[in-house]
Amino acid sequence: MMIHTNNYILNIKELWDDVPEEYLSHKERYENAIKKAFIVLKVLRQLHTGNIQITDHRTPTNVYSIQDGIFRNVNPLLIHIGLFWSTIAAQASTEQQAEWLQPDSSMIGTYVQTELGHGSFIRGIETTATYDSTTDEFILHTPRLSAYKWWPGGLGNTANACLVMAQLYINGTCHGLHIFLAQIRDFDTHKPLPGIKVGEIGPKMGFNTADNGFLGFDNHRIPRTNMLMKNVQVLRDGTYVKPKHDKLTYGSMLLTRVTLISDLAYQLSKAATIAVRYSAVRRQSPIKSNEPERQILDFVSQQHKLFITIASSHVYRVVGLWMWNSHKRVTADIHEGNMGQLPELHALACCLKAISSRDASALVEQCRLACGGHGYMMASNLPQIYAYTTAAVTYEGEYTVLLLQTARYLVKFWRLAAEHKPLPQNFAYFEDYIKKNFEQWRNSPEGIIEGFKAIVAGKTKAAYDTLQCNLRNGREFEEAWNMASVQLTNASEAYARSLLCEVFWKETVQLSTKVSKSLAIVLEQLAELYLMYWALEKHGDLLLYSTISRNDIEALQSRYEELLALIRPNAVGLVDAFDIRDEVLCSTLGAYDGRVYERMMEEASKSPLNEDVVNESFHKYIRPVTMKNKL
Ligand SMILES: CC(C)(COP(=O)(O)OP(=O)(O)OC[C@H]1O[C@@H](n2cnc3c(N)ncnc32)[C@H](O)[C@@H]1OP(=O)(O)O)[C@@H](O)C(=O)NCCC(=O)NCCSC(=O)CCCCCCCCCCCCCCC(=O)O
Ligand SMILES: Cc1cc2nc3c(=O)[nH]c(=O)nc-3n(C[C@H](O)[C@H](O)[C@H](O)COP(=O)(O)OP(=O)(O)OC[C@H]3O[C@@H](n4cnc5c(N)ncnc54)[C@H](O)[C@@H]3O)c2cc1C
Repeated sequence: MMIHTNNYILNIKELWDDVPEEYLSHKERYENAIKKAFIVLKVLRQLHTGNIQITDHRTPTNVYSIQDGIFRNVNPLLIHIGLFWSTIAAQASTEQQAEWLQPDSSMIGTYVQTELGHGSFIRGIETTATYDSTTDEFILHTPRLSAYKWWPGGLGNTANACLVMAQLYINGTCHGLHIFLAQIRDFDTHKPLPGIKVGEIGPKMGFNTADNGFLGFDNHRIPRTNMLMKNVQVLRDGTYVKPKHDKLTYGSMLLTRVTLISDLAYQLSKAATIAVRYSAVRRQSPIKSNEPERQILDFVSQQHKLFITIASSHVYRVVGLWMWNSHKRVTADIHEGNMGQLPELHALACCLKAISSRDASALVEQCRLACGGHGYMMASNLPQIYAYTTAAVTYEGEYTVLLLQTARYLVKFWRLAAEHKPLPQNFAYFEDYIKKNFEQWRNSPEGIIEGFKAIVAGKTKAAYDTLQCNLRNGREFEEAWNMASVQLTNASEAYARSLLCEVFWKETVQLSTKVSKSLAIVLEQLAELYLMYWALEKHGDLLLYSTISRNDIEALQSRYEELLALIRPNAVGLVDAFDIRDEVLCSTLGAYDGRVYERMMEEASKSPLNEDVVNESFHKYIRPVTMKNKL
């Protein structure tokens, strides 16, 4: 059958709710979501096997983005689709993949790493996998409460299998963390297997359609061949064959951090669409007292809140793709046995994941606030987008922890620069900074990019100097590092911002040569706005570390305000161009037709509290108090 995926999925009635899911109980929400998740999974499987064929391109992405509308929250199979399969594809041997990656597999899996006691510091994970050469099996065990797995999406009720991160022991020697495939529920009855204690962790700030779970093993046995063996092996006699790089096991986290950047761009485009369209419909106060009330989008302060969201969505889209291509390149190199580019990719992924999630959640919240009181309604969909987005600041590597990973990388290059050793081209500016080869400030995108590089150099130097000072004062390295950690994270953040500015500007300039002149003008305005916005936000740092002057900052401010005025006529067109369907946006404030107040009233009418003219609580609780003395 030939289909257009959007239309096909949008026409499956069971996927769309009559009652908004906020009115359902915790249990009903999950059950409703899981019903829909398996309809979607069936479509994905049919696409995969070619049973249905598609007439539009980017199909998995289309299905992925439509999911936001279907679930309003999150697909309980997100980790099954997004992490379980991809980890097997990346880390299992060819034979294991042939056995496990069957499109009609009975396995519904999840990625089980975090424990009650350890999330960030994964070397501290306590679950053990001990090789028993007499039976050719691993014994998975949870030695104490803090070793219970806690958080994995879909683990509570949905998954019957999982990839478990555990400390590998062979003949009493610990070989560190490895990944194992374990069945946890019977495929037919879905009952937990003997030796498995599994359940759901309870309601959260968001992600409430996903059954995040806990899991404990009581000496649970799995075949030796269930360890993921592409990069590392345990042989039948217990011989351990080391991987070519000891962090290859962390590869799934690296890949997810890269894909998250694009996902966050998409969340930003949803928030921007809602807030900009609403701001074009909403009128509140005249600007001049004798004029009619104006669209709130005409307030320059409102443009300041919203246009940076549109621009940031483009930034993360562009940088997400750039990182995706880098990941592809580095993975191909690793395949050939060359690990040389892995540290750089890891350092970039860490700081970009950290900053993209932090920016996205801050900007989504800014969009919500920009919609005034109505942004606080669940029916605006902005609270759900915020709850979804802010989780990304923590999961897949907590914000500060990831910035500190990138800081290790920066400090290494600063040390080379300080010792006058050769530097790679992309860090040549460290040497310029040391030699005080400062460029004269230019009030242009290129000038701002240079200025941001000076901030990276200046902040890395400050952190490095503090680190060295702590060491000279007799501190051990780890303690000295901890004492410098505020400055180290500042340096990483600056590095991420300089990368975002540079990549976005260069890619936009290139793209501009391939599109119509009028489109090129708008794209460059957005890119320039992004750079000006952050130069003004960070003007204190620029004053400290670059040659910018007060007059330059005033000129930047004027240009920024000019850009807001230039973008204003195209603002609605720019968000329409994100091309997000109403069914996916799920927002009374952001629908294409602008019927904001009508939709708000229609949604309110769905409230169960409006079912009876007089709610029975009146008779039970209110009347006995208010009428007591009047009888
Ligand atoms: C990295 C850690 C913080 C520290 O690890 P260690 O203690 O082992 O490190 P050391 O200190 O010993 O060594 C550091 C050393 O190692 C290098 N390193 C570290 N990691 C890597 C790596 N991955 N690759 C390469 N190198 C690495 C590092 O550079 C150092 O090198 P030097 O010594 O030379 O300096 C670690 O503990 C850690 O990672 N902690 C974080 C834990 C974490 O991230 N947990 C995640 C759990 S899973 C999870 O949270 C899932 C969440 C839900 C995900 C939702 C998915 C959404 C998917 C969206 C998909 C969108 C799809 C869109 C599709 C479409 O659009 O089409
Ligand atoms: C919605 C959601 C879904 C998730 N899904 C999964 C999943 O599918 N599978 C899975 O395995 N896990 C999952 N997780 C768990 C997630 O990966 C962890 O919560 C995350 O890695 C952070 O670890 P933590 O909770 O231990 O935080 P902690 O590390 O305890 O962080 C607490 C604080 O301590 C600070 N801190 C910790 N270490 C350091 C350090 N070295 N230096 C400086 N500061 C530090 C942090 O900055 C933070 O401020 C999920 C979490 C959420 C919220």
